[in-house]
Amino acid sequence: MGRLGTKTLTELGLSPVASLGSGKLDTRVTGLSVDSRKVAEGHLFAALPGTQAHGADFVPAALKAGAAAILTDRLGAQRAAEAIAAYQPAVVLAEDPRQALAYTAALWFERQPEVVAAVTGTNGKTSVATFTRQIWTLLGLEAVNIGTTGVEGAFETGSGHTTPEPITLHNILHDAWEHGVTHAAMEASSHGLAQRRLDGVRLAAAAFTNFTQDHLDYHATFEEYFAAKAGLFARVLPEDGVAVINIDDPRGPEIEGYAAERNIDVLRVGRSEAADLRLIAQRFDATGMDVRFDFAGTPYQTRLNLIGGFQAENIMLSAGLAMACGAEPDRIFECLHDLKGVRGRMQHAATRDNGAAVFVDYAHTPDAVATAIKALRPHVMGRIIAVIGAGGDRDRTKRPLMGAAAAEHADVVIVTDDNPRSEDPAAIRAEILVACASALEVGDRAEAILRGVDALQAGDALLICGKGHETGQVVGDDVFPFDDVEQASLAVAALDGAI
Ligand SMILES: CC(=O)N[C@H]1[C@@H](OP(=O)(O)OP(=O)(O)OC[C@H]2O[C@@H](n3ccc(=O)[nH]c3=O)[C@H](O)[C@@H]2O)O[C@H](CO)[C@@H](O)[C@@H]1O[C@H](C)C(=O)N[C@@H](C)C(=O)N[C@H](CCC(=O)O)C(=O)O
Ligand SMILES: Nc1ncnc2c1ncn2[C@@H]1O[C@H](COP(=O)(O)OP(=O)(O)OP(=O)(O)O)[C@@H](O)[C@H]1O
Ligand SMILES: N[C@H](CCC[C@H](N)C(=O)O)C(=O)O
Ligand SMILES: [Mg+2]
Repeated sequence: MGRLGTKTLTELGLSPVASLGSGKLDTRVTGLSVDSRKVAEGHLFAALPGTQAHGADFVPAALKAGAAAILTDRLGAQRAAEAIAAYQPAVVLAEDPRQALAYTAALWFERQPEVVAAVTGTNGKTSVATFTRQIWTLLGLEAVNIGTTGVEGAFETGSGHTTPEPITLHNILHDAWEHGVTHAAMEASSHGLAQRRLDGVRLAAAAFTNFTQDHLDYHATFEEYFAAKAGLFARVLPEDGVAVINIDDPRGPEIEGYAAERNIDVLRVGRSEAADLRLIAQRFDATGMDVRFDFAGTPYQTRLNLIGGFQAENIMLSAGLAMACGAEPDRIFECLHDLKGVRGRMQHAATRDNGAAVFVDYAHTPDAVATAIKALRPHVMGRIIAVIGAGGDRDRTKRPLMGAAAAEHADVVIVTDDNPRSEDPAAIRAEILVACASALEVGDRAEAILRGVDALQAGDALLICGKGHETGQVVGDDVFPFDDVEQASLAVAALDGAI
């Protein structure tokens, strides 16, 4: 962070409290940290209230490491009073220190790509962000997508989180800008919105995909989870931005209401008559689909080499976002047939000698499991075999619902492990199996995939759900290399005699 020089608190939009610590307005800081273990000499340490602790408990460690200023809330200042009195740093108090940190990080890093769009919703964020980036790239623009799969496009790096915390996020946006990136599409996770991680980003547009159950381990209620997502439109998107909303989702009109309250322009997308960009028809075959849609009274038809009807919904939202950010509709529509599938989302992984295909998908919520299996159905004449599992240390209530979704929509279900983390894998599988008793239980994921591939007859398809682009299986504190696409290819090769 040193390469950005130093800045005074005033330059960072912060005013220290005169009666606390040094009270010095012109305190210069050399960088920002949210974790005491990363504080360097002269840093501003943001001591944030957390789920496990209050960052204030680490103020003594941060000051010992050389922090020159502390950003916290009233409670934090009280908890750290002794260390503040001893070290006399500048102390900035904020009612919402996470939001203050987001604004400060934006001022610290100064630059971001000229056009940034954000996508929220339970499912489809990575897909919409990636398709939007692909559209921009096909239009000749320097573009990236930022989210679960890292930073991809004209500038590439890891991101760690779906929505990185503000210091990392603004660092990425600055570096992307420095590499000449003018357009960025980012994911706004509910954690990210609840923790104000993207409040400092200047958005040109924001999209809403859909809303169903997930993350009830973090959000106290379903409504709290929705309120976090709605914050993108009720708070983060500026009034001159454009909201691009999937109007088919039952919560779409509510999101539109939040935008309307702030006089934000809305572009409605969906199959409903009310949509501005309207999906009219889809025709499926083994390798993709033809889609027909309408914009401003003109019908368009194009080929999408993608599996799954919902991909067309995601692509319509992406086209809407690109439009909302200023691209010419006709030019956007012309490039749709060149869009490539998103890694680990209905990705074709392998084909058996008998023609049966294997797909890898990131479905890890009840809705996504149902959607993914149903979406595969029109492309497949035979049976659908689904491999599912649920993550440990995550929303437990979704497990039986995922089992029920698989049992209802697939012909054969195999229940296996998906990142058990600190939990007992067999106990997780049991919670899924409650709702799909006739499923086959195979704990070892490689073996589950092998068994699924082995069961494939001509015309069947195997859908491996849950890990998508992931490259590891998290067991306890260990991460074992594991890639569903690779395992599918190995299984096909082993069974069909290629190796
Ligand atoms: C549950 C969650 O979102 N936690 C985030 C939250 O941490 P927390 O409130 O639990 O922190 P805490 O452990 O109580 O500690 C309080 C504060 O003390 C600080 N601390 C802690 C220990 C120490 O030695 N020194 C120190 O300074 C912490 O940095 C924190 O600021 O605030 C931290 C700092 O802003 C985040 O790094 C942290 O993200 C953690 C790493 C995380 O794993 N988050 C995941 C669940 C997440 O954000 N996922 C979403 C969604 C993914 C999806 O859609 O599926 C994502 O956007 O990636
Ligand atoms: N529009 C959609 N409607 C319903 N399900 C979808 C939709 N788009 C994607 N999915 C399902 O959700 C899974 C995850 O898709 P994607 O990664 O794009 O979503 P995400 O919102 O980024 O997820 P995460 O929050 O885990 O990062 C896909 O593999 C697919 O099964
Ligand atoms: N980013 C999400 C998706 C995880 C997908 C699944 N593979 C799991 O481990 O539950 C999470 O951490 O909840
Ligand atoms: Mg994602």
